[in-house]
Amino acid sequence: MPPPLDADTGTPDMHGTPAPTGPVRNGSLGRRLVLATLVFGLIFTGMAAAVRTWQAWRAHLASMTAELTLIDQVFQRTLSKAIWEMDRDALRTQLDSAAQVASVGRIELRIQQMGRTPEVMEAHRDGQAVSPMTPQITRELTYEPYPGGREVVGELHLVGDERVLRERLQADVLGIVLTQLVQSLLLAGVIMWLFNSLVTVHVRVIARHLEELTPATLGRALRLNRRPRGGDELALLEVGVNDLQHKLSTYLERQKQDERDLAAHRDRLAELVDEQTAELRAANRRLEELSRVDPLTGLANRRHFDEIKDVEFRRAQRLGQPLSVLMCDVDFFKRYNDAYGHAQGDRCLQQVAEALRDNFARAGEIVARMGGEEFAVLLPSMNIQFARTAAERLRRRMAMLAVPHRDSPVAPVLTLSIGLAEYDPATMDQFDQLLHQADQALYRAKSQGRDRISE
Ligand SMILES: Nc1nc2c(ncn2[C@@H]2O[C@H](COP(=O)(O)OP(=O)(O)OP(=O)(O)O)[C@@H](O)[C@H]2O)c(=O)[nH]1
Repeated sequence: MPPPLDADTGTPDMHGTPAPTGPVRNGSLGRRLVLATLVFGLIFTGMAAAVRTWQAWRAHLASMTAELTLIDQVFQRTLSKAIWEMDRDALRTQLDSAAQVASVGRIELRIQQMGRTPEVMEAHRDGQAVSPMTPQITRELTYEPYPGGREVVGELHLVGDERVLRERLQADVLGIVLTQLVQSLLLAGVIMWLFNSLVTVHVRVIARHLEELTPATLGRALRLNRRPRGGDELALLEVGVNDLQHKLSTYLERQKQDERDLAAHRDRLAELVDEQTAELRAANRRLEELSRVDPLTGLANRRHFDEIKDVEFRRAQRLGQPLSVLMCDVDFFKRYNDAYGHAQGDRCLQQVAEALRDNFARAGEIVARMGGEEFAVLLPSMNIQFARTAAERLRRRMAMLAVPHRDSPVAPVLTLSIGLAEYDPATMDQFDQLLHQADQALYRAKSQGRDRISE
């Protein structure tokens, strides 16, 4: 897969894809979700507690106002009567009694007096301060001494007890905050449990599966241990991962097959190259041989003779060894061709070549066809006497062969003229001088009547 999908190495691919980083294990989604839920739960708790506290405060105010109204209704008549009758003891008793009611903080009675400033009587708890937040009730007190005779006798002012109000509120606030807190914690716990069992556990399985994935394990499908929930995000992710693995596996398999095919082609190509190289070498060898060999006789040709002659000449010079050359030419060969035909002339040349080859078969001796019916023999380490002996042997062999030559003026059989020369260090410093001398000797053999050896 392309390393890429080299998934087992995780190497950055060659197209600038960033290198994969290791898994970060300290950033659990579940933990972060719980923290976020807790923070939001606390904020919500604070807000809900504030709202509920405000509502409780309002309720307590209303409740205290109702209590004051009830006290007012209870004492209104008796107080009016006591004022009318100027019964101060009864007034004091009633005021003190009303001031003992829990919700009453202060009670003030203004007694109306004709032509004088109203007299004020009051009763209150210890340390009770007047607060604008506490509920207050002011009631005009009237008395009917006789039916239809309504007289205003004073004014009753009731003030609620702020301490009682606060105590009631405090008890409520504690309950509110505790219940809200428990609600928030329960909610966070439930969300955490749900998220963990529904999401986090499976995300971890997916992460571990991907972490352990290598090209060798691409066939192992991802299986989440959960009841099938068609089409939710985790199910889509599971299908997506398995689909991706399948594609990568197919791609890798195809890549391997391509590589195998390529290797097979490469091997076949190498074999072909080897075969062709071998053929080429053999052809070159054959060409090389052909370039050195005379095709008709199989002897060395002039080119090969020229390659070797200087080597042998230098060796003879260096080592002070003798070196002889024998030049040999078929007598009246034109007439032979004319008499027996060119094809027979070829066969005749092959017989002469065979005789030469047999006669000069020692190591180092080179027999070459110099052209037409002319041959040369290079005789290393051989002086002219030995060369002469060998030449005589050749002539005897030709005589034994007795190749018929009816048009030869010198004999009824094929004869050879031979020229001999030996390397003379005093007068020669090049092989061609030696060859020229052998050529001269051959010319003399021809001009002296042919079928002979000349030096
Ligand atoms: N059949 C055949 N004839 C060749 C070949 N090469 C040269 N010849 C013939 O050899 C003959 C050589 O003739 P000449 O140079 O006149 O020499 P000659 O007839 O041998 O006379 P002398 O050398 O003076 O004795 C020519 O007729 C060539 O055509 C060959 O490969 N095959």
